[in-house]
Amino acid sequence: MSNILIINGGKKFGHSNGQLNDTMTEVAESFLRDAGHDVKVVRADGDYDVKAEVQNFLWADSVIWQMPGWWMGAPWTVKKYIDDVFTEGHGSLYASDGRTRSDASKKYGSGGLIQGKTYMLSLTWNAPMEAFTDKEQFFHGVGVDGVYLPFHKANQFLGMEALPTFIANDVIKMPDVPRYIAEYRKHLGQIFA
Ligand SMILES: Cc1cc2nc3c(=O)[nH]c(=O)nc-3n(C[C@H](O)[C@H](O)[C@H](O)COP(=O)(O)OP(=O)(O)OC[C@H]3O[C@@H](n4cnc5c(N)ncnc54)[C@H](O)[C@@H]3O)c2cc1C
Repeated sequence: MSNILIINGGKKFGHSNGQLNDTMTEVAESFLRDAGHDVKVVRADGDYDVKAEVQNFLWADSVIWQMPGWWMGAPWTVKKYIDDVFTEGHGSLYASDGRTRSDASKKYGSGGLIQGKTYMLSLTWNAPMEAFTDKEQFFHGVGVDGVYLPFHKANQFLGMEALPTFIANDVIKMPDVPRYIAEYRKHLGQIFA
């Protein structure tokens, strides 16, 4: 059984109410607890303690980023959380950018200190799946993970490895929350059961 940290990036702003991200956070929390894992939840838009969050990363075996797509990526509250917590983690979450004068084989991005841990993206987007996967459409077929490349790289800079991404699509145009919940529980079961 493992320690799982869920970072809830839900926020009420503009045409986002934050309720769907709260719901998906609760779905994961109860599913993972029922499966015997230890779960902690933190709200990115909350009053978190930066040093305690570094400790949460050291505690966690896996981190789940639950967040809406805002302007093609993570909300600023989640980016702020990363800037706050990962920067504070210098010396415990990462040592350096990985390069060293004494060994030219050590490349940029190899200085993470939390190897062996994993992270997972759980996303809510109004865009349909085809917008990511179809070469003729908006993201030219790069896929969801292609759109989130810098976000993935920030996690990998610390040494963590990606788990398969989950995405709920059409969340404003045609929301189908019972389906999102069923698909998310199945996804979690395949990874964490
Ligand atoms: C600044 C900004 C930028 C954005 N940029 C993008 C973008 O680049 N690409 C894109 O695709 N989208 C974009 N969006 C849309 C955004 O991704 C969605 O608004 C967000 O994902 C919805 O998540 P939420 O938690 O806020 O959902 P909510 O707004 O809370 O809910 C979404 C829908 O689900 C229903 N719902 C939620 N929870 C439940 C429940 N428990 N039971 C039943 N029904 C429920 C709500 O009634 C609503 O119909 C943007 C939104 C904002 C505010």
